[in-house]
Amino acid sequence: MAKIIINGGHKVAGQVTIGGAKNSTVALIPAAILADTPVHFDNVPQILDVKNLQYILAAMNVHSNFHDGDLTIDPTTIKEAPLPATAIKSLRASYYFMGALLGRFGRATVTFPGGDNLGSRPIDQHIKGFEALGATVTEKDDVIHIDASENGLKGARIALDTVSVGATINIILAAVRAEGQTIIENVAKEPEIIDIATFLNNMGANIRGAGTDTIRITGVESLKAQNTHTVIPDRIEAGTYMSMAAAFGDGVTIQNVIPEHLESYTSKLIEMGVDMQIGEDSIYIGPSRPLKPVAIKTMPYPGFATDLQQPITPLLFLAEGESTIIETIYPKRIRHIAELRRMGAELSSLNPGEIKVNHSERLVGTTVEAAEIRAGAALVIAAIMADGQTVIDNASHILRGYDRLAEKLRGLGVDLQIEGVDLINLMP
Ligand SMILES: CC(=O)N[C@H]1[C@@H](OP(=O)(O)OP(=O)(O)OC[C@H]2O[C@@H](n3ccc(=O)[nH]c3=O)[C@H](O)[C@@H]2O)O[C@H](CO)[C@@H](O)[C@@H]1O
Ligand SMILES: C=C(OP(=O)(O)O)C(=O)O
Repeated sequence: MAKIIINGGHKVAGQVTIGGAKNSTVALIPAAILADTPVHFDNVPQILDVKNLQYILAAMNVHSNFHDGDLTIDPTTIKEAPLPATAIKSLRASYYFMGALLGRFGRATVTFPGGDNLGSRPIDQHIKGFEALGATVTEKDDVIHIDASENGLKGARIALDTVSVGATINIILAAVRAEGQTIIENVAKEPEIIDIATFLNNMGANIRGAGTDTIRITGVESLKAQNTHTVIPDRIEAGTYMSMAAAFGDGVTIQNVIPEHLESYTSKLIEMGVDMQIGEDSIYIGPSRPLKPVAIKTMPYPGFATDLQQPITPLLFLAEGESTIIETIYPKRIRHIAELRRMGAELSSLNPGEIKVNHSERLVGTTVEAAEIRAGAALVIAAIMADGQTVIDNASHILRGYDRLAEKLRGLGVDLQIEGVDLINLMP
């Protein structure tokens, strides 16, 4: 089991460069199988999710090569084949193989996706979309079979009942080579969705409206990559380093960011009194005191991201008063609370989705467990701030989505070790 061991108490300082967005990358890789040519990405993060997606591709005879952020995928010899259930279960985004295989072959058989346990994570809106496009969906023994091979996929009008990142992207993947026009209403507007649409449009797809409430797709027969697609920077990774820098930094410049993607986050930091200078593609965070408490409510983009509610928590410990968080997307996303309390922090959740965070400047190192990726990120920041040593167990949840974590933290002056993961395996 992977562990991160941090000897806390050393302030972070210097520069850190943000990697490509995990939530773009994990959709771009399945999307690549829609192409009739090899595809090439750069700024790909070195994370466990990429490794597992490469493993899934290999099962379908899709060769991929990943080196130093450059990823080439050759889907030209793809074959339909059973997908490895362990890898599918290792990440949420394996559900994108449903849409991508449906788009490519008119049918898909995929084990129910795994990923972090944030409470219930239904995929009814994905299925509603596939059915509207003409597919039959059946589920047996945790395996979902989606089939439109007899009559093919036909464009349709689909109104999502819930704003869902995954359903929006999955329906795009299925519809992009379907016959006719698909209109998806009440879609998610996350920057990662625009990134996927840009990648597909550059290969000849016809997707309009990504980033607005309605997406219109006119199906095309073939997709061909003509150039390298650069993955957008990870706004959640950037927000994590911003929280760390504001909570326990002596001047940190965070490079390779798109500040517009972080507006709801930066506005909360400004409200708290964080000293911040926002450049074109970098953000400098200076030592900031005193800090004011804030009220946060997580919302779909462009609202405050659920994926940043845990990473901002250690910063809230330093505010002079009680901050409140209302988690509307995943009310059960509170698995950081018990662990942070073990480190001496004062925070609680008495009602579902409502978290109160109090001033708790002195944290002490102990053994804690990362229950999921962002709970783990909060623990990493708390461990850096804490007196003594913190051992974070179950750290593969964190390494699933944080690019070159050890290298970046050491570059900022953090004393840490990662054990129990084959790091060579993370950088094929
Ligand atoms: C790989 C990836 O991009 N993961 C992100 C994606 O997850 P994911 O795409 O799984 O999250 P969704 O946007 O789909 O979920 C948003 C909300 O809709 C609900 N829902 C979703 C689909 C569905 O069919 N039915 C339904 O009820 C979910 O339970 C949740 O309450 O967006 C989440 C919300 O921003 C982020 O936390 C994840 O980091
Ligand atoms: C919940 C997350 O990821 P996933 O959807 O891949 O589980 C996340 O990135 O915070």
